Amino acid sequence: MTGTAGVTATRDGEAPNRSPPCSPSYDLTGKVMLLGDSGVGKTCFLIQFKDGAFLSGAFIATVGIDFRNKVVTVDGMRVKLQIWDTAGQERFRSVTHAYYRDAQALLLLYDITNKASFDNIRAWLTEIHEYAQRDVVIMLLGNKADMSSERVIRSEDGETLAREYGVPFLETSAKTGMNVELAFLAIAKELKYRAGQSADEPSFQIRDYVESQKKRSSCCSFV
Ligand SMILES: Nc1nc2c(ncn2[C@@H]2O[C@H](COP(=O)(O)OP(=O)(O)OP(=O)(O)O)[C@@H](O)[C@H]2O)c(=O)[nH]1
Repeated sequence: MTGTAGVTATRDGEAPNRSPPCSPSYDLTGKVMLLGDSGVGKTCFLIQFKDGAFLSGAFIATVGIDFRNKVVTVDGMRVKLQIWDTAGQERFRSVTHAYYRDAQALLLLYDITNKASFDNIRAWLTEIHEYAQRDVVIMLLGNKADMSSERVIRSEDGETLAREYGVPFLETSAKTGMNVELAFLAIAKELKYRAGQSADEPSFQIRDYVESQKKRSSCCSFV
């Protein structure tokens, strides 16, 4: 995706080529976790962001937990995102709970074609409040937005739930890439803002940022 104001992402996840050989390859690091029921598309979402590809074919459920790094540049600052892909299956929950505590951001996914995955979002949020840091950044994502003919959860339902919990909301597609980069860039911007690296910067509100970028994308069709 292109067209997100003021932010770009490097594709390799490692040091951008322009860095001198001995300089650190990033200015800030943040741990992000992908959460949600099994099959909502967490692994595909991560692969789409990291490699710009869609994993089609047979669904292979994640076992336990895995992570990938990617460096994104937001307003001139390189933010290394360490992104943890968790298994959605119930039997791995105790494994993933151990990873919540030092996560700075959580992307909570449901599948717009699967009502149970949406209904379970409240249970996920209860779990998050139990195990994660109090000030963790949470974003709600309605994935598989490309499957419009099989949609059972309206966009407004996602918006309403997100508003109730005070979190930003996006519909996404790990298949087409729609809003995948935007979700991570919004998180990176928030982490940069929280790190206070530029105190004279105007205050940053992640929900306002996401809303403004959604408007940009719908007006200019860049996704
Ligand atoms: N059409 C479409 N299919 C998707 C999308 N995201 C994932 N899928 C498909 O949904 C299935 C599950 O995707 P995964 O990414 O493996 O799901 P997961 O959430 O990681 O599942 P667990 O590892 O069990 O937690 C796969 O068959 C994917 O090809 C999407 O945005 N659009």
